[in-house]
Amino acid sequence: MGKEVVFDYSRAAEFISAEEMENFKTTVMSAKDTLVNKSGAGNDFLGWIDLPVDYDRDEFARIKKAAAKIQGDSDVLLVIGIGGSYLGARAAIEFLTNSFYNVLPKEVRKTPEIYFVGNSISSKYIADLKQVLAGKDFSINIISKSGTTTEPAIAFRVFKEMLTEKYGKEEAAKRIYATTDKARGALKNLADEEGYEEFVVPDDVGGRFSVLTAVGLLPIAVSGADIDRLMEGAASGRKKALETPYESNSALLYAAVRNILLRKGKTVEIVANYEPSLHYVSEWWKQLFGESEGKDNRGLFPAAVDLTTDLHSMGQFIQDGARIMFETVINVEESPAEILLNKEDVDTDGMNYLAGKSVDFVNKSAMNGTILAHTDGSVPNLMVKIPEQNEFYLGELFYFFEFACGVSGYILGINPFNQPGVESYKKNMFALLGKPGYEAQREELLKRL
Ligand SMILES: O=P(O)(O)OC[C@H]1O[C@H](O)[C@H](O)[C@@H](O)[C@@H]1O
Repeated sequence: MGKEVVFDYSRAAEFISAEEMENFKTTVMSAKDTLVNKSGAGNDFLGWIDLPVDYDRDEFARIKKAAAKIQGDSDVLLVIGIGGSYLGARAAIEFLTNSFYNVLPKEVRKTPEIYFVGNSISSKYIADLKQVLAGKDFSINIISKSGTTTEPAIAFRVFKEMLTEKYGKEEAAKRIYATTDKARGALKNLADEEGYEEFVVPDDVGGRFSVLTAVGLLPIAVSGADIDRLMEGAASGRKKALETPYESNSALLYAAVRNILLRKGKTVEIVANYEPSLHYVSEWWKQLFGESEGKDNRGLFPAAVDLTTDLHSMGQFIQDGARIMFETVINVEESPAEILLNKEDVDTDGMNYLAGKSVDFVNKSAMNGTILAHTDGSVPNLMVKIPEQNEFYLGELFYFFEFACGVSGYILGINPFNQPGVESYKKNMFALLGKPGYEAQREELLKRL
C-alpha cells in the first residue's frame, strides 16, 4: 500500500477489545449512513463532504490569480478572521512553510509576510501589528461567513483605515479581498458597495469545515503552497472515508474508538504533536471537535499539547493526575529535515552517546517512550500517522478529521453542525456595549456586575 494518513489504535489494545470494536460497527455504520445520506440533524451543512471533488473551478482559478496579484504587489498580507475563518489557513500555512516564515529574507521566502489579526480584541496586538506594517505595501483578506463577527469587524475597521490613508480609497479597495456569504451580511454589502474582489463561503459549509473553500485557500495560496495538491489530498481522504470497509477505515475507526473510550469515562481527548509546526493543526482540530460535539451536556473535551515541550509542564498531569483522558498523537513519520549530532572531544554534557544519531531519531525515541509511559499510566494512546509534511497529506488529514467528526457527532446523538452555545457570551457582550436592541438585558447584567 502507498503512503497515506492512517489512524492506528494498536497501542490502545488493552483498553479496547476487538470484540468491542466489532459490536460497535452497527452504530458507526448507521452514523455514517446518516451523514452521507444527509438524513440527520444539521443536514443543510454537509457541503464539505463533496467539496474536494465538487468545487467552483472558476473561483478556484480566481483564488490563484488573486494570490499571484498579492504576491506581486504586497510585502504583507493581513488575514482577518476568527474561528473557522482563521484556524484552517493558519494551520496549513504553519504546517507547510518555514517555521520562521515571516522573518526569512524576502529573496528566500519570495512570498509576502502573512499576519493574522481579528482573532482577539487586543489593542496591544493591533498596535504592534501597525508598527510592523509601517512603510510596507500590504493587502487585506477579510474573512467572515456571517459578516457580523465583532473581532474581525473591529480589526478590519482599523486596517482598512490604514490602507485607505496609505493608498487612497480607490487603490485601497483593490487591495481588499472579502471572503463571505454569497448573498447576505454586512461584509457582503460593504464589498459590493466598495468594489472589493469577493470570494464565497458556501451556504452549506459551516465555518469549522471551510478550510478547503476560499476561506482557507486564498491565504494558503498566497504563502506559495500548492492548493491543487491540497485538494487532491482531500479528494483521496474523501474516497477512503466513503469507500473503505469499517475494519480498515481510518475515519470510522477513530470515530468508534473515541466514543468507546468516552463511554468508559475518558472524557478528555488530548491531541499531542511532536512538531511545533503542528500547533495550529491542533487548534483547528480543537474547534472542529469542540464546537461540533460539545453540546446538550455531552461531548469529549478536546485539549492539545505540544511535545516534548509540554512534557516539562503538563507531563506530570498526563502521567499521574486524574485518569480522565486519552491521548491522540499526530505523528509526522518522516521529518523534512535531517540534523545529525556530532561527537565532541570532551563529553561535558554526556550527550556523546547520541553522536551520529539524528535529532529526529531522538524526537521519535522521546515519542515512543512517552507513549509507553502514558499507556502504563492508564492513558490509552491513539495515533494518526502523517507520512510527510506536504500539501497532499494535509488535505488527507483535514478530510479524515472532518469526516470522523461528522460520524462521531452522530454516534454521540447530537447535531454536529450547529453551535448554539456560542451566542450566549455574544448577547451579554452586545448588551454591555450598549448595542441598540439590547437595552433590557443591559439593565439586568449591570445589576449583576
Ligand atoms: O466567519 P464568521 O461568521 O465571522 O464566524 C467566525 C466564527 O465565530 C463564531 O462565533 C462561531 O462560533 C464559529 O463557528 C465561527 O467560525
